[in-house]
Amino acid sequence: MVRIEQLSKSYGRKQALDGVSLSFQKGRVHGVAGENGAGKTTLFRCIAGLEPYTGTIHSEYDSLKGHLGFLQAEPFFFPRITGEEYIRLMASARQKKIAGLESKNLFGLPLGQYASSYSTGMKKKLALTAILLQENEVLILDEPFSGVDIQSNLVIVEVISRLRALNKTVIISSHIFAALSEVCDEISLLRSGRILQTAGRSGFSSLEAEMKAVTIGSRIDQLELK
Ligand SMILES: Nc1ncnc2c1ncn2[C@@H]1O[C@H](COP(=O)(O)OP(=O)(O)OP(=O)(O)O)[C@@H](O)[C@H]1O
Repeated sequence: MVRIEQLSKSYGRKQALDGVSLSFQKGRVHGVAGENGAGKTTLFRCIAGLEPYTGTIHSEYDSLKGHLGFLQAEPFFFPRITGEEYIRLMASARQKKIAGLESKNLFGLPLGQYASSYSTGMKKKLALTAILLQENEVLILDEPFSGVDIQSNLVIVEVISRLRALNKTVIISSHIFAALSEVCDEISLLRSGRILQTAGRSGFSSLEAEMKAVTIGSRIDQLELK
């Protein structure tokens, strides 16, 4: 379980997060939705310990960082490190040795090649494979479906469902509401650094309708598409 209280974060004068309080439970998948610039990645970076912030983040672990896997929306890899070396490096950070990596190559990646030479989608699949093999208790997946092919997206949906069954805490963002509603137990809507509301499964359709009404409004009609 991870509980954040009154989390705020500014970049200079820009207030990216403003008093965010949320709770993420074990065995549940919690979605975070919000328009570009709403603060999703900032929220994730704060939880992952990559940004200073004000407010508190509680968890049952002495060091949340040591139990948390963060799939960044655009993973970066240093040059001259192969896919296999990256996976083994990430595993060793958790004092783990991986036996039979071939059979654990979930997406069939060319692990002998430099990760920096992978395509965007391959990089994301490599980063995801590495954090799965770390056997983290808390997983933050920032846009796991974007840039990844349809087949791999099916795999990722199944992986998320297995993580839930393994009682992991999963936090996920996506720009596609249908992707979130398929895998999440609850979805929080973030706007301008604030949580507007959190809905459980039964509230997803009204949450989507509200987002549509607020976001689209009469803008499309005014465009007078012909
Ligand atoms: N390093 C930074 N320096 C200055 N401002 C930043 C920085 N990172 C994010 N911001 C600002 O903080 C706000 C929140 O950005 P963030 O990346 O968290 O949004 P997001 O919801 O993840 O957006 P997107 O859906 O486009 O990925 C934005 O106004 C952004 O411009």
